Amino acid sequence: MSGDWVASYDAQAKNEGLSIPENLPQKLDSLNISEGSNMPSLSGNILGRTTKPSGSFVNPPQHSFGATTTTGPRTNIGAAPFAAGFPPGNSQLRGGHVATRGRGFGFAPQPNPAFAQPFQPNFNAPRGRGGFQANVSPRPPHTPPTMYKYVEKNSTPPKNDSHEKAMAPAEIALLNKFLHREVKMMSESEVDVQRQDPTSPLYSVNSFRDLRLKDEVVKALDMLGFEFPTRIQETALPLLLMEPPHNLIAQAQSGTGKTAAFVLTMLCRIDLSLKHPQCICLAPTLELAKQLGEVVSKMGQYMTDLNIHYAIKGSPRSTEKLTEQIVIGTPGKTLEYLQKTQRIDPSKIRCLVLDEADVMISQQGHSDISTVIYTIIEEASPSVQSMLFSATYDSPVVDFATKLVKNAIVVMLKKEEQALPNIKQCYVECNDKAAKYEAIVNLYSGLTIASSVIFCHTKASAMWLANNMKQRGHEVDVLHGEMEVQDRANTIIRFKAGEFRVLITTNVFARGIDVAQVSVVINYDLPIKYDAEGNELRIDGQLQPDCETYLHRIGRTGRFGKAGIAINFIDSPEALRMIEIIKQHFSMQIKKIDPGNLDDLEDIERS
Ligand SMILES: Nc1ncnc2c1ncn2[C@@H]1O[C@H](COP(=O)(O)OP(=O)(O)OP(=O)(O)O)[C@@H](O)[C@H]1O
Repeated sequence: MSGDWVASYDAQAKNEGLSIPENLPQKLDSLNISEGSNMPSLSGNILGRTTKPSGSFVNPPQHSFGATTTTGPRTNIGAAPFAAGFPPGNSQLRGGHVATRGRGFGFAPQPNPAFAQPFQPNFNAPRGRGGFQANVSPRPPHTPPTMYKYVEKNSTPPKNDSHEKAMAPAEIALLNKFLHREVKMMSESEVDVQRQDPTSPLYSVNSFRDLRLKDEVVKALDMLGFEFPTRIQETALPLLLMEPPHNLIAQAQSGTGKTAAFVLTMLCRIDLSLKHPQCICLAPTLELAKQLGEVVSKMGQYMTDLNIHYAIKGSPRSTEKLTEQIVIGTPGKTLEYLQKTQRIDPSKIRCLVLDEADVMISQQGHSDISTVIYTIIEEASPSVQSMLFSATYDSPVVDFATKLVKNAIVVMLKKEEQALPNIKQCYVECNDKAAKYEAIVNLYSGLTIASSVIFCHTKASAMWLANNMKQRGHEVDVLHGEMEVQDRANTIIRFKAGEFRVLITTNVFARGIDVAQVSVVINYDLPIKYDAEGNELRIDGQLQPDCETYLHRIGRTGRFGKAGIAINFIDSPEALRMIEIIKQHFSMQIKKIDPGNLDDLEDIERS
């Protein structure tokens, strides 16, 4: 029990002319109330009311001193959530359960006069489990209600750090590689194949054996547990292994087996008896190149004489010709090998792969170098098979790719349907930051939310909120941009595994990462625009909402056709103005909900 409760009680009680025993802090400390987080889990719907058997402690103890109000005979019902005159709404004792009906998550909900008597602590009364008894005389019906509220000393986050940006595409790609250790089967997606000649037959295979792969490769696939090809593999592999070889531009969600598809192709195209590079595979970063190398090593583990060379930062400077059959590299270093040191003979290249092709050929990415590499190889080896793979492509990138890569077959997995219709959006108005904090804590205390993500502006505010919520007994963890990619992946893996229910984060988590089970997204801070220097962008002195980021953030829920809820916390007239702009920008309904009434949220869920 923190001193803040006492201070709050102290102030409130003094206002009301109550006398405070000298030793109140010690008394409260000695109660030894633990803030458990054992909320009942949810089955079926997204939101569930927090209920707890009578006699045990309901998490957390907001608005309560651990005392209970009783009318009539003394009853020890433990530290009920509506204790000490705080409004129980239509709280009821049902069958030995305290149901927090209508408790709300507002900062100062209206008390129910039937329950909200002035609190007269009886410190000598026998203690119950996790609480203590208070002998309270019923309030006359017309006495104005008394409210006690918990006021956190520090209920506003620190201001001293800068906002976090969304992850760069290459960073997202690496994070996804760590996350997708298992294949994602895309049972509902359809494959959209655009061919130069639509009358030419399209082959699809049901097993790897149908592809007549090399025996060593089949053995490795068995070893790796690859029983059936994925959608992208069953579509792309027959095209890729066809004679004469075809160029391919392919897109499929992260984790659907793209890497395996082009690695299998490279392994099938190389002649192990030849000791020079025959396949080049480009990735945007050193880490991604290493990841690719691991896949090649695994799939080629039974191919004796197979050698891989990494053309990445830190590779020793040399002019010696390479003898390895497969070169995996980043664009700059690979270009150096092709031009400056001429360690690779471009005329002998049979396959060129661009992984994370959207980054490799976008204007903001490595477009220039990738184009030079492609042109050098294509001129020296006109029959080279070029393959571009990516999880996402912007339309300008696809246009550029189709111009760059001649006669390419384009394989796109049908885009996941726009998730927005599945997401119910609402907002909650709070007077200020302190009220906002109180409202979010009350929300999590009143409802059981299966899995949710809370977005804050900055790392410091995310950490601050997480620490405070942890202290209140909530299962939360933080993900921010200063964490190593592997650490971010570990946090997401634990979140996916249900080890904690609330992920508090920043814009780093706003796009590119799918966690299917996120049912609620909370914008604790609305996303705002920043200028090139990273300062808040103001037009006519006014902050501007970042609608694109808003869309990406709320898109973390409602994935794969599931239902989701987005709740925006508004803590100032400025934030209210911004939510209006967001509403108009998307022509969407963002319904205001009453912070004092959880039924509103459940109505939203049902609507
Ligand atoms: N046919 C398959 N059967 C079983 N597992 C597979 C199959 N294909 C790929 N996998 C496994 O699924 C995981 C994801 O595959 P892969 O890395 O090829 O996907 P990706 O689409 O390239 O993902 P990213 O876009 O993140 O690079 C890997 O662990 C891979 O070993």
